[in-house]
Amino acid sequence: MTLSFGTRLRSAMDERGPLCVGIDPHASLLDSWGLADDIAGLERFTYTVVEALAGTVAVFKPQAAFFERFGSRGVAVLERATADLRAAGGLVVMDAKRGDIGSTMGAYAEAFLRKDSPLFSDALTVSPYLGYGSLKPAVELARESGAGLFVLALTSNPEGAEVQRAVREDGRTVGATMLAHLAEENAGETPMGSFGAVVGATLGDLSSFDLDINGPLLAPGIGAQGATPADLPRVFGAAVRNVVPNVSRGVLKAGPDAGALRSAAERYANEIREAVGA
Ligand SMILES: O=C(O)c1cc(=O)[nH]c(=O)n1[C@@H]1O[C@H](COP(=O)(O)O)[C@@H](O)[C@H]1O
Repeated sequence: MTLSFGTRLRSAMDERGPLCVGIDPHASLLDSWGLADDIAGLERFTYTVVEALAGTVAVFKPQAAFFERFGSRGVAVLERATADLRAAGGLVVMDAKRGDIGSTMGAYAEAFLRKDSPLFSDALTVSPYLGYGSLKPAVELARESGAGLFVLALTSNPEGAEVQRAVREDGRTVGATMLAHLAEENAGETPMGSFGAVVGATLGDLSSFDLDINGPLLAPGIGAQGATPADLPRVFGAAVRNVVPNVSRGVLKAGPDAGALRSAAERYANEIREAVGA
């Protein structure tokens, strides 16, 4: 029987710590590594990160756009990296931020959440802004495959507020409504459910939101966007136990040396453990 994503994620967080390293091959990072912004550069960058960190970090979040910009050969690099990371015991959250109407959403879900798909991942980031209900095919397939979703609830960028903090007729904000849908999805699951929220670590005090969704909270924004591990308890309060903090550029800029990449990831992992008491 396949264990649920929530169960596998909790074990991975307990064993390796909650850090998620983002794999975002920006052109500027390739350049700072002394690599060309082409398929050979993408391959070298990606496999260096995979080899350096695959056995030690709990969660990886490749950003699909940085691979897609190279067409099918870039996607092939993403496929291989995803398989290699998973084979080394890491969990892969595919950051593709998919979201569409029902039947098309079903096809997106098949691309990332069907067990025999070349891009099968442990979880997928999705956008609920065509309506939470439009995500239903992805929720169903994730359950069937033992995978998870991370639903954009309160994003790290300042522009997100105009949608996510908009107040609905019932007085709740749109973001709070997404959190409530996720709490419902995860009700009764132990040790936690598989349906997570994306909540930026940059957002300051979130005490007006109920972050207790019995599921993971993916928290981007540490490092390049200005948040620090020390911010996590203040931003997330009691929910900090379920936070999976993501660092992309903050770790990646330490390359191309594999030892330097490992040290950067370890430094963040230690600071995070200290801050959240894990
Ligand atoms: O879903 C995400 O991962 C995400 C949501 C969000 O609110 N903010 C955000 O920065 N992200 C992603 O998290 C990563 C952050 O990268 P760094 O700022 O380099 O650490 C990028 O891949 C973003 O696309």
